[in-house]
Order: sequence, then C-alpha cells, then structure tokens
Amino acid sequence: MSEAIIVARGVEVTLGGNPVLQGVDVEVGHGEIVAVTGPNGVGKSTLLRCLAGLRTADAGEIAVLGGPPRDEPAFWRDVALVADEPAWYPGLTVREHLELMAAVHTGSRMDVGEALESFGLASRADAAPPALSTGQRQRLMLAMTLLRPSRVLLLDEPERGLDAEFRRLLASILTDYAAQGGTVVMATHDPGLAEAARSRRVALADGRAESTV
Ligand SMILES: Nc1ncnc2c1ncn2[C@@H]1O[C@H](COP(=O)(O)OP(=O)(O)OP(=O)(O)O)[C@@H](O)[C@H]1O
Repeated sequence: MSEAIIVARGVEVTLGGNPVLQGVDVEVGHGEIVAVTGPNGVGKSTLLRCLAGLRTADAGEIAVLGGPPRDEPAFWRDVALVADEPAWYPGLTVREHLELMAAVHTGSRMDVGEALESFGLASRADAAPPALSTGQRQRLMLAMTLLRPSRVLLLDEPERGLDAEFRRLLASILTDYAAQGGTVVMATHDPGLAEAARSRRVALADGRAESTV
C-alpha cells in the first residue's frame, strides 16, 4: 500500500455497556477510497467518529495524517466530515452557504458556480437550505465539503437521500478526489456506490473489521 494516511490498530469502543468495536484494525493509504460496510448498528458511524476525533476509543491507537485525530481547527483544515445534517445558517441561501465555505477556506477546489452546477443545485441557489428536499440538502452538504480543500474525507452514508443518477455522479466525484491524492473513508449501505467508486471494502462484523477486496 502507498503511504498510510489513516491507521487504526486494535480500536475498542463500548457504548452503553455494550462492546461495539472490539479490536478494529484499518489502514487507508494515500489516494485510497475505503468503504466501511456492515449491518445497522455494527459500529460504522462509531468508527468514523473515532477517526474524526469526535469520540475517544477505549483502547487501541488511531493516527490520521501522522497524529491522533483531534476535534480542533488544525485537524479540520485537512479533514472534512459529512455525517449528520449541520445546523444551517439562518438567513443564508444555498449559494451563500457555498460562498461562506469559499471565503473561509483558502484554495477552494472549485468555484461556487461550478459547485452549484456539479451538485445539481443551480435552480435552488436562492433557496434557504431548510426549503430543500432531503436529497438536495445532502447534495449541498457534499458540495460544501467538496468545495473546500482537504486531504481526508470522512463520509457517513453519503448516499442518504440521493437518487441513483447522483449516486453515480458522487462515485466519480470521489474517484476524482482520490486521483488528486485525497483519502476517503465512507460508511455505506450502497454496494453500487462502493463498487462505482472503486473502493476497497472493509466489512465490520462482531466488532472487528475484515478487508473484503
Ligand atoms: N450514545 C450511545 N449510547 C449507547 N449506545 C449507542 C450510542 N450510540 C450508538 N450506540 C449503539 O452502538 C452501536 C453502533 O452504532 P453505530 O451508529 O456506530 O452503528 P452503524 O453501523 O453506523 O449503524 P447504521 O447502519 O444503522 O447507521 C449500535 O448498537 C447503537 O445502538
């Protein structure tokens, strides 16, 4: 494997007295896409939260970009997360949410007009996010995340609410991101997305991870 960007060794997490992760080992290389799969409740989101520094493992070690993940600005400059819906900024439109991302992050990966087009939001650019459909809000979250520069993308079920056509487009957006040297870990229930993104599958079962491709 090329240079390891994410290394998790022996990660253990217990939630509400139940062991969820029981010695998970995962390594993700530079420019690689890993799809974490497994049934509801197996621990995919928990693993992502550990990789994002939003939850501390009870045991084991995690390194992201050479150090432990930390929920602080220096970490989030390199790492982008799409998980639950954010609190939208009241009074700002779809376009203004994208403009905000472009304004606060130097070196945007695309301009706002391009993001509106690529993510199919041009016709809703002047709407407020709460007035969007579920899939359109998911597209906006992805657009805000992909517009800004990052080295690592952590995605929790990015397919949520997306139609089949946009899922295919998302796969190519992710493969482009990886081809430019980005590293992606996504929890997903969509084998088609995992396949189309040419990801390596890591299946979680019984608290452990097994690389399946
Ligand atoms: N705060 C919590 N307290 C107690 N148990 C929790 C907590 N958060 C999650 N769990 C439990 O931990 C387990 C793993 O949850 P997690 O959300 O990581 O699963 P998942 O694989 O992402 O599931 P899904 O496919 O449904 O999104 C589940 O059994 C869940 O009920």
